[in-house]
Amino acid sequence: MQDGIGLAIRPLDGVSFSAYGWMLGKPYPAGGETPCFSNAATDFWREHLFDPGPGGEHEILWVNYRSRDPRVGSLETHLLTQQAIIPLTGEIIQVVASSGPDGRPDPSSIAAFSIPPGQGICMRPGCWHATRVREGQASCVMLTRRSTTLDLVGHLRDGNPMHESVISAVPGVMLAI
Ligand SMILES: NC(=O)N[C@@H](O)C(=O)O
Repeated sequence: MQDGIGLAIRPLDGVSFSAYGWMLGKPYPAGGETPCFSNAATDFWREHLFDPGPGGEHEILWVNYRSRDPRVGSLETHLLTQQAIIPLTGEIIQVVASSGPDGRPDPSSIAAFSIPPGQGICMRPGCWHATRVREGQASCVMLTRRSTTLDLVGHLRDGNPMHESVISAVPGVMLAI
């Protein structure tokens, strides 16, 4: 929701983020059906089954974010794969949106979430997104699709047409940071 001071940055929670994907870093799922284990030394549990899309190869990227620009003039989406982002060294602010009937970002769906280390997100295919930080640089682990990365690098570095991602301008989004 935008108001006079800009797009509010919300704390990440699974319900609020469900329109865009899945929250990662939820509490230990004791007593349910989720595969999990806990003892004095460790806890582990299934947080999400990542899907890189049909024929997709899983790929781990190391990603640094360092844009503090409160203006968000464009959003990016990946058409085939989910995309997970797990901050390691600092908070990121993830701006997300769903598609409208025209297949472009729906302005009424634009939201911003604070994702501190210890939490993460996995975005659905087609989730529009952009990432900011409040200060410095945040290093993150990203889980994505190998062919989508190659397609994106080919576009960003060499100007080649993209087939697995779309970048769309959005009017007048200003983050309240
Ligand atoms: N590598 C890659 O796909 N990056 C973008 O999607 C991004 O959101 O940073």
